[in-house]
Amino acid sequence: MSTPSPSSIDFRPGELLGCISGELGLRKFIEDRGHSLIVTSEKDGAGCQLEEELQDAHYVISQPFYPAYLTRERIASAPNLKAAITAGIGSDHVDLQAAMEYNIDVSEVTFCNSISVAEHVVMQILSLVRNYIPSYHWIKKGGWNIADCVERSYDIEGMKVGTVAAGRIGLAVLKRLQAFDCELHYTDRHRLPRDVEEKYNLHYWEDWKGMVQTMDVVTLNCPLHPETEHMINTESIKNFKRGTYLVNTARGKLCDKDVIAQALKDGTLAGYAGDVWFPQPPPADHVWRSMPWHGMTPHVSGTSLSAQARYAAGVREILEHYWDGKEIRSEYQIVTNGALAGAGAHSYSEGNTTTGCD
Ligand SMILES: NC(=O)C1=CN([C@@H]2O[C@H](COP(=O)(O)OP(=O)(O)OC[C@H]3O[C@@H](n4cnc5c(N)ncnc54)[C@H](O)[C@@H]3O)[C@@H](O)[C@H]2O)C=CC1
Repeated sequence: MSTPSPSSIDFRPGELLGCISGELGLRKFIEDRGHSLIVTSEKDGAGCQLEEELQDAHYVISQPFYPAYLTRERIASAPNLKAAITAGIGSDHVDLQAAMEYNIDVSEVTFCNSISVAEHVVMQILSLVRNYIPSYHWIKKGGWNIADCVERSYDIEGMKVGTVAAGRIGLAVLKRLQAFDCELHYTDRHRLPRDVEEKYNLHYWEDWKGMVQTMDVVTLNCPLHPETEHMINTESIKNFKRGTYLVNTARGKLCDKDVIAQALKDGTLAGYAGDVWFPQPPPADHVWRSMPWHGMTPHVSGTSLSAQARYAAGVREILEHYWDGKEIRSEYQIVTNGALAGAGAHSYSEGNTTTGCD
């Protein structure tokens, strides 16, 4: 898939764009087109600035990293809203069911940060299996505790690694892990072409619960939608081989947070890492901040400076298409004209996951 191709850009790739002051490098472009741009981080709580602005907004642009949750109530309160654009990948912060019913188009910049995330997944798998983070902390504490560092440290060479979903990110993870001589497994609702399976020596599973029974490492790379919400729960965790490492950079709500914390305590999981939580930001007492053997980061894997340049350009490409009356690329479409479309039809299912369980 090709990278975004707006007519031009007003920022220098490498600038910090994905923050309030960076404004995705879009202010000049938007104002030159005769529109106004309001940028805010006041997105949570009744009566916040987002809710006030929704009363006349035509477009909402949100990053998944610090998401503006567009719930059914918020969509209903926005009579002029035409579209919700995700500056990144993953549009589960929008109630897609409500967007379909209110005829709000939803789009995202597919592939803008898939490789950024795949690199983060490989980094986190290595850091868990090699016990990197505790070893780093021994050095910070002034120690040289070799035995403490290595008592949980292994090589990933020869390990069985399985990804739940082998879309753009999942497949990129598998390709990168091939160099480490792991045994590679995947499951997906769309099976990969035979030549891809053969090239990377991939073992396909129809059912993820069967796959995880023999994996040393599992990584989740599917979107959050009704089929996948809380897929890791009290019952399904029982399928995992004892001592599995689990890396989830897809979405926090794929997992029941308390089940993960308990699994780390009782040894069902040897480690858990990722960068996605629910809600975002998570409260200070979120159990994933303090559970043992975790390697969590804030939601950063897909917002490296390299990725920011791509998703900022992609948002501009989408707006240019809307304002020039052209159809946006099908890979960018999640909901169009009241139905799942493009990447949305391929990777999501109908329904809502913006609210509910945490
Ligand atoms: N942490 C971060 O910064 C980022 C996280 N993401 C997350 O990763 C997700 C995947 O991204 P991409 O690989 O680029 O998307 P993609 O659309 O290329 O691939 C998603 C894959 O998931 C599969 N899938 C969907 N539902 C499934 C199910 N129930 N069981 C098995 N497979 C299923 C689809 O068939 C598809 O192959 C995003 O939707 C987003 O939630 C994406 C980018 C950045």
